[in-house]
Amino acid sequence: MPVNAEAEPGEEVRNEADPDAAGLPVNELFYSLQGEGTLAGVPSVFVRTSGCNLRCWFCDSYHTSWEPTHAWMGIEAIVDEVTSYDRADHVVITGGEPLIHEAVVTLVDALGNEGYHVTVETNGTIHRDAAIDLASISPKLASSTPTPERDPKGDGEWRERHEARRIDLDALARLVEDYPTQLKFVVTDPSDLDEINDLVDRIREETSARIPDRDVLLMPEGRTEAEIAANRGVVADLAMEHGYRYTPRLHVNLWNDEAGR
Ligand SMILES: C[S@@+](CC[C@H](N)C(=O)[O-])C[C@H]1O[C@@H](n2cnc3c(N)ncnc32)[C@H](O)[C@@H]1O
Ligand SMILES: Nc1nc2[nH]cc(C(=O)O)c2c(=O)[nH]1
Ligand code: SF4
Ligand SMILES: [Mg+2]
Repeated sequence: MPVNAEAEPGEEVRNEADPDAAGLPVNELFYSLQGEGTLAGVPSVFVRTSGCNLRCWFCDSYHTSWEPTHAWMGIEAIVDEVTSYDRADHVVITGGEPLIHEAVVTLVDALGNEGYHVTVETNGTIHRDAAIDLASISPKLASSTPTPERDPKGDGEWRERHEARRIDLDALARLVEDYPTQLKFVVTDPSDLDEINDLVDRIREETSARIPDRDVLLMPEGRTEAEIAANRGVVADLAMEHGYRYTPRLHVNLWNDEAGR
């Protein structure tokens, strides 16, 4: 069903066939183990919305960002499918960037009412009011920018938009203020640490909420087991050096780059 998956931040994505229906463009919905962050290993249902306001060159969910695909699903249908996985009591809403969609608020609140623990995986550029149990924020560093040399699709057309949008200090501070938070940085190179330290300092200055170092996570960049194996040693050393937490990408270790994992 045609929907506008290239929505601007804050712009609502609608089902053109039924514009009043509350629903979302869903790229995939699956049951797995949370692979990243402080809840790694916890059985969880994943709802992956389509469409993103950024274009990281390394995006491991290419069909939600660079070339978005999806089926339109009503909120009730999403909740029904989530509840069909009867062993899970955790849900992870991810994307693409889930918070570009206003209807994500309805979904988060509906899942909360069903008793689920709801994590939202977000790039931290948009704040919304919802019953989020864990804001899993992955602010995007300069090293994520799709320069012409690193653009997976074109010739750097998204470079400027990505660069202008990737950090919104106000949105980051409000998310940290309102929700239990983890800050999960994708590390591509040791030189990323200066920017991480600086950004964490700026967020701390901007909010009264405490951000202990154990809630600052370093995650190795890599879509495949081989890429993770090449990067993780350096990132583990950096975590120890700076006192931050290391997070694996457990799903990549277990299932490499298989879809729906
Ligand atoms: C696909 S994103 C979707 C949520 C949101 N757009 C974001 O970036 O946080 C889910 C998670 O995967 C991470 N990620 C994406 N590509 C990656 C890669 N090549 N290596 C490591 N982490 C990656 C993101 O940083 C984020 O934490
Ligand atoms: N198993 C598994 N864990 C994840 N944690 C965050 C993910 C994401 O894409 O947001 C993800 C994912 O794609 N798979
Ligand atoms: S912000 Fe997230 S979904 Fe968007 S391009 Fe970057 S990693 Fe992919
Ligand atoms: Mg993923």
